[in-house]
Amino acid sequence: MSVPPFTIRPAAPRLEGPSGPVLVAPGVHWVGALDPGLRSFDVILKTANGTTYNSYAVRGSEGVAVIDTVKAEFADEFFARLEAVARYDEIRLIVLNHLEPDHTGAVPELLRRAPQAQVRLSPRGLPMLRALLKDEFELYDIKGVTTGQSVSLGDRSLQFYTTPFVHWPDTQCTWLARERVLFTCDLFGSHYCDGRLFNDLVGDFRFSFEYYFDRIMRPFRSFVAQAIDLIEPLDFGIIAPAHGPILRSHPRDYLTHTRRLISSRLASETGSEKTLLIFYVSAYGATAQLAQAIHDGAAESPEVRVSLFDLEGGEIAPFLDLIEEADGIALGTPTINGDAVRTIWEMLAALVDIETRGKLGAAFGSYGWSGEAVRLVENRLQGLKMRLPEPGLRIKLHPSAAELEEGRAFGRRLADHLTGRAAPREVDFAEIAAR
Ligand SMILES: Cc1cc2nc3c(=O)[nH]c(=O)nc-3n(C[C@H](O)[C@H](O)[C@H](O)COP(=O)(O)O)c2cc1C
Repeated sequence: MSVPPFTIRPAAPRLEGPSGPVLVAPGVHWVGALDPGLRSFDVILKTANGTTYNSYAVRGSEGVAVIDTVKAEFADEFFARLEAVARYDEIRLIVLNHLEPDHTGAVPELLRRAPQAQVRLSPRGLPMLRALLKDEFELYDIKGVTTGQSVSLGDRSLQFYTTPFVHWPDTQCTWLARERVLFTCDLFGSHYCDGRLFNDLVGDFRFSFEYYFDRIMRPFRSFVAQAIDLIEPLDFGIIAPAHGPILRSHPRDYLTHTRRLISSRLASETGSEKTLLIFYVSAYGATAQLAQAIHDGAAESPEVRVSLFDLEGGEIAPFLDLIEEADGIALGTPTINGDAVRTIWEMLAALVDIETRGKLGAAFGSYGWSGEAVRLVENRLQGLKMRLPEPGLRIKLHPSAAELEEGRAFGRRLADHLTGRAAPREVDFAEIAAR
């Protein structure tokens, strides 16, 4: 497995930007902006090294294309760089690979300055652009494009590849075949600001590349894998993302590295075996007994590998890889003051960073009188788009022998749902709410 050249020339980042546009390839200029002071992005990421908003201008014999723009506060910087390489009346095409505000902040003003430009974006981006432009949307030539469609600039043309959900529904990549440049927007991006712009000139940005993947792409990793499958056959010499270094040295290694970040370590180890993880917290041992019973019941199935964890004895983050690879999780919590316990909520909150859609989810727990916790956990699991084939198991105080048998039966049914032996029995949320 080759490792991308994150560090070719280690050096402190250079925070001042180039004064003008930067040549990326013949006819292609970077016209973006640097944001070295940014310390938090999208509310969900820390950005120790700031970020860049990469926009590109591509000149053909019959006009100029602008690919993505910048965050609104950086519009002046963007327009100054753009004006150094093109007149507004030369702009024939504006490509919007992704409608997130950090790439579209200058789009309304760019369209006012270049109203003749065709705007091309994925069909799923159209309603987002309408929401951005409001009434002005009707003034322009705006069309959705899908994989294989292209727009000619004379001696150069740009071809589109629809790559949805990396990380919004609208995302796409754009391919400039003549110069072998692939514009990937957020895919292969990093929040790493260095005015030298190219991966072979800046310092070690491995942390930023992997952290960006972890926090932005990981919840969509199956879509990222599909996107990579789609673009992999292209003979690209440069990957030009919308954040962080432009990948001109060994660009394919970043694709390979991303595949490795996506890849399923456990899946390769377990083959066709299904995996069920049971996590619990228990103050007086009642929920713990239930957890053990569920474990024992599920473990009767030879095709299911069951693991049991007391969350009191572990931090959440190291479990996330395991959960991402698992086929199902069951969470146990007592009801304390009308709620699930904080550690379980912390785990439920952390699940937003991984792909949970379609996994089996289940909840269980002991309670004294009101027993709200199981329902609250089920609601959250449903919000994470997990499938809940079994209504949660609630036991009053310490389980009796009969109730422990109920727990084992619950575990057996979870295993059967994983192996496909049990018919799905979707949870009736109206019934749960009425409890
Ligand atoms: C501080 C505290 C608050 C509790 N609040 C509730 C509650 O709001 N509703 C309820 O049904 N049970 C409540 N209980 C009872 C517990 O859910 C019950 O003792 C349960 O069996 C504990 O399970 P565990 O041994 O797995 O911790 C509370 C218990 C404690 C200690």
